[in-house]
Amino acid sequence: AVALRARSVEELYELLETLGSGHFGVVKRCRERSTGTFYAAKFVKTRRCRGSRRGLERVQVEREVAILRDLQHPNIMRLHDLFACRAEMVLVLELMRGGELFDFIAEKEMLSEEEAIEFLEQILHGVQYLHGRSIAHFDLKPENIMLQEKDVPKPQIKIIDFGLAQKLEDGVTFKSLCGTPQYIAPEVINYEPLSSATDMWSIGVITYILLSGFSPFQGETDAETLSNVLEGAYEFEEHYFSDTSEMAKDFIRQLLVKEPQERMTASECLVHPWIKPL
Ligand SMILES: Cc1ccc2c(c1)c1c3c(c(C)cc1n2CCCN)C(=O)NC3=O
Repeated sequence: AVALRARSVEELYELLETLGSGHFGVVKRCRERSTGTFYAAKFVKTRRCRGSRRGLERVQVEREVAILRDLQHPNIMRLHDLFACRAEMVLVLELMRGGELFDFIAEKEMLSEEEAIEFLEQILHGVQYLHGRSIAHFDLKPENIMLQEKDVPKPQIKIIDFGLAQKLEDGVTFKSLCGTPQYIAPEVINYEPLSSATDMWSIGVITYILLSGFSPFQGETDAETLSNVLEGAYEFEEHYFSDTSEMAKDFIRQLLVKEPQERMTASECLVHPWIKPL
């Protein structure tokens, strides 16, 4: 159970090396004193007062925690423990020793279609679960797909970092300009209503990268990337896609569609012939 403990995280966990840091804060490996189990502790500085630039809005972190607490799925990061004190919150999360999918692809250059499908099926099951509960992630990218272990034939993945995730209330049009240029959908840039379809565009971009090692819309600058996304300007470079199956290209084409409603849903992706051959 996740209880809000007034005591410090260090009473219950021995803090070890830093695993990474970013807009969210710092993540350290840690060891639960009572069990010896290793976890990842995510330290998020929360602003002392509104308007200050340092740290994140506390309400934003509380939203992430509220969403994470509710979720229970093998491909979604589970929250093990939570500590909140005045200027920071500490989320104790499952340790994913295999690191980011981003680094895994970087090491391997690109994946075979079978390997890519192995990852995508898990990502799609996790996203299908989220969307089934009217939650959109809004920041899907290889940096937010973590591997349990990496030197195994079929690495298990979990989706992390629900800092931008939203509960999609019916009728409430959520608009927000954030996310990472390479992966964001046209409707985000046009400040139009966002939906679960926004995540599906990101999955199209992730699939393109898994198969080629290249990012379909990336330009020299963020501005160029954003204009490439708006134009939907991408192609299957012969040099990298010459031996990619037509099914794989069709899968990507049905996700990188400008009109959100025309994109495949996670459920439709899971029965697409490339993913689920007859
Ligand atoms: C081995 C390793 C290396 C870096 C890690 C993690 C694990 C990690 C983890 C988590 C988060 C939110 C960030 C993490 N980072 C920071 C980078 C995430 N994009 C997490 O929830 N579990 C992790 O293992």
